[in-house]
Amino acid sequence: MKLTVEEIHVELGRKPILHDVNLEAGPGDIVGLIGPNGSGKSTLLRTVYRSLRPHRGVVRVDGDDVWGLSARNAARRTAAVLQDAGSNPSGLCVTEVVALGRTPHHGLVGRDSAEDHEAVDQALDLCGIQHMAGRDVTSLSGGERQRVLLARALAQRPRLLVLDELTNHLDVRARFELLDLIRATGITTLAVLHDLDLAARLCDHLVALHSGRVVAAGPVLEVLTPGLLREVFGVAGTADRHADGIVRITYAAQPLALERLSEAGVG
Ligand SMILES: Nc1ncnc2c1ncn2[C@@H]1O[C@H](COP(=O)(O)OP(=O)(O)OP(=O)(O)O)[C@@H](O)[C@H]1O
Repeated sequence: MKLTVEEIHVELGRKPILHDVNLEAGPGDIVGLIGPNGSGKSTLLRTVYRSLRPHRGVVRVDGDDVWGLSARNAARRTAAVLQDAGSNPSGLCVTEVVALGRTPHHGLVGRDSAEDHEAVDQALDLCGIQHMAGRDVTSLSGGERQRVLLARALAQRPRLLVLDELTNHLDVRARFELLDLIRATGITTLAVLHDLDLAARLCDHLVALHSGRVVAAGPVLEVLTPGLLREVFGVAGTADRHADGIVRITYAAQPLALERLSEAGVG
């Protein structure tokens, strides 16, 4: 599956939010969307999973303009796990929530097929949540709910996975497990990640947004330069590939933060 975002321009409340944004993700690629708070990451994701129609520009999934597809057809191709997804429908158990991922594949009658059952079982297994299949989702911890929501997305058997801060509620081990799982699925993925170390670990390519514009795009080390860390994120740091192949960022002491604390009379 190939995702192409071409010259996207979005305005919200008459304010330009995204300016001529372009990006590409090839089959099986994991592309990380990074940028400071308010830079437009979630807005861009919304255009990709067809919840927000851009004022200009096109989002193509496998060459097809997503706004030229029916909502159901678009939903068969793209699954999203979103930041505010903590609001789960109450009274549903884990299996029922995961099975909601099959909805775009149902006809008018909506009866579950053998493929539906297999997809739900496989997603529960992959996400390691078979043992909580009968639990009410509202009784789960934040991290457990994240897994359920990823399982719902995988049960959909999408060609494109869109993730907004999936690892928010997860402990360190769960983060690594989930990232490994996403890589193992081989599904083309566009993921917003605030943790730059995690972004460097998970992603093949990064796209950096700043004030609604793409300011850098490409392989991890070409994007995470000291200049970008300073100018876009306002921090001093360097990214290096270590002997184990993993890119890690070393942050220097942050003079600005210390200055502010001292001005505020703290420390
Ligand atoms: N409905 C709206 N009307 C006006 N402005 C909006 C609206 N929704 C979002 N914005 C603004 O658009 C900008 C981009 O928001 P967005 O949520 O896409 O940023 P983000 O990079 O995902 O931020 P964060 O990292 O904080 O989640 C922000 O300045 C936000 O205040």
